[in-house]
Formats: sequence, structure tokens, C-alpha cells
Amino acid sequence: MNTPDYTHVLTQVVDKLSDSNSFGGLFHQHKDGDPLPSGKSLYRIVELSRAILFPGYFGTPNLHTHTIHYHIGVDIEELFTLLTEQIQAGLCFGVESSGMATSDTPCRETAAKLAIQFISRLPELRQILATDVEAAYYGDPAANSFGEIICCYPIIRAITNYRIAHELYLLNIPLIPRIITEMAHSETGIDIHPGACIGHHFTIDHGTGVVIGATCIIGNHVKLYQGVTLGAKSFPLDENGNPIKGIPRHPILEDDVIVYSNATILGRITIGKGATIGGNIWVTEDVPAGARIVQRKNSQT
Ligand SMILES: CC(=O)OC[C@H](N)C(=O)O
Repeated sequence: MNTPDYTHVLTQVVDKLSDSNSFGGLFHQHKDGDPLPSGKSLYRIVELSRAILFPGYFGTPNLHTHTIHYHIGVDIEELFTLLTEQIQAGLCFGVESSGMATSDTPCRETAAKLAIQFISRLPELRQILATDVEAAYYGDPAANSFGEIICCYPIIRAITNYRIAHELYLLNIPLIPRIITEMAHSETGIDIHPGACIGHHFTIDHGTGVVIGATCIIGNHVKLYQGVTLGAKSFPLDENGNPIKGIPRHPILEDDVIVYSNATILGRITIGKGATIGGNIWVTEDVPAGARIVQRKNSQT
């Protein structure tokens, strides 16, 4: 049997989809010549950063102390090239999305300067990530070695992407930081917004389903378990009914706080130093330092 000719139907659909009144904000006008953000390049950027930050665990195997300088040099060079391009793409995307008419493509020189600023921070990033590895190891009796933590624990993937993304976020680079944390979200189920501030020795055991909002402030030596939400309670609207952006609305967790699985902590509240939040509870008010908050027992049982 011959397939009927559907050309006119397809043409009509193409006509409708190409009508500028039908876009409803879903059309991005990309300027000719601007570089595009690329998931593939960003994936490689994360891969290279992991290889540089955790040599021998990621990237080239068979590293030796006498060849490490060479390998890190090669990786840094590729990282600089790709990152410059992606930072430029992010800057272009920011300008294009803002709707500000401009004839100037954000220049490669600006992007290169930002890439260098990021790359200069890698030694400090490695130091803080080492504290996260320690926190995961000493916080979990099931872990047998630092190597097991680095190779297997989802927190290491999530916190590495977050710490990379946070540095780029602090450099005011649009879009790219969020793509990087969302890569880790897909890989691990741990959703950390690049705008959150997280201290050293941070860990999440298991990790699946953790959400850390954009304006969270987390101190040092904080430990979360799977399913924890550090979220916003509500957000004020402007005169047009749109959410006002950028308002601090997520919790502050001071040093040495532990939050057990599936606890939901909402709003700009403070969980005081050393407090413990039990599992499966809903917290919307400040918790004093050292307090232990657990689910209330059902008085009927
Ligand atoms: C984590 C969270 O509360 O998210 C809600 C919303 N995305 C916000 O940032 O307010």
C-alpha cells in the first residue's frame, strides 16, 4: 500500500510553528557569529576539571609524579580554550536574553580574563574539595577509603560541579554555572543551585533527592542525608504579579549542623550551630544552636 501524501499537513504545521506570533517567548534570537553554549563542551570542561582536581582518579590513568606536571599542563591548556569559548557564549546569551540591543559581541578577551580568574582558583578548589572528601569518609562507616569516596560517592560529583559552578557564578557569568550544576543533578539526583554558599567539610550521605536553594548559606562541617530540602517558603510578587528575584529566601545552616533524611527546611530561617534536625520533619522557624528537633510522637500510640 502506498503511503498517502502528507506534505500539505506538514507544510501547515511548519507554517504555524514559524509564525512569530506563536513563539510565546520560546524563541531565542541568536546573533550571527556569537558562540553558542554547548553541552558537549561543558561536559568536557567538567571532565577536565575533575582530572585536574583529582589526578589519577579521573582523566588520564597511569599518572606518575614525574609526568603529572605534563598531564596537568595539557589539561589546563584545553580547559582554558574551551572555558574561554563557553564563558563568551554565556556572556553573549546573557546579552541576547536581556533584550538589550547591542552591536558588540562580548569579547573573547573579557572571556579569556574570566577563564584565567577561574583557573587561578583551582588550587583553592582542590583544597576545599579535599575537606569534602574527608567529611564524606569520616561521616560514613560504610566507606572504606578516600579513593572509594572519590570514585563512587555522588556527593563528590555534585559538590565538584557545584564548587566549579559557584566560582563561575561569582564571576557573574550567565547560564553556564546553572548548566554545570544541572549536569550533576541529572547524574546524582542532588540539586545544588550555583548561587548557594557552602563552607568546607560539607557532605551529603546517599544524596538522592537533596535540594539546596539559590540563597542558602551553609557553614562548615555540615552534613545532610538523602531527600533533604533547603527551600523557600513563599516569595513576594511585584505589582505585575511576577516573583521578585534575588531575595534571600532559603535557610542558613550554621556550622556543625546535621539534617537527617527527608527533612524539609523552608524560608530564611537559621538553624543554629551544632543543631540536629531529625528525619521527615518540616521546619519553618529558627532552631537554636545545639537543639535537637525530632518528629513529635503521636500521642494516641
Ligand atoms: C529550593 C527552592 O525552594 O526552590 C523554589 C524556587 N526555585 C526558589 O528559588 O525560590
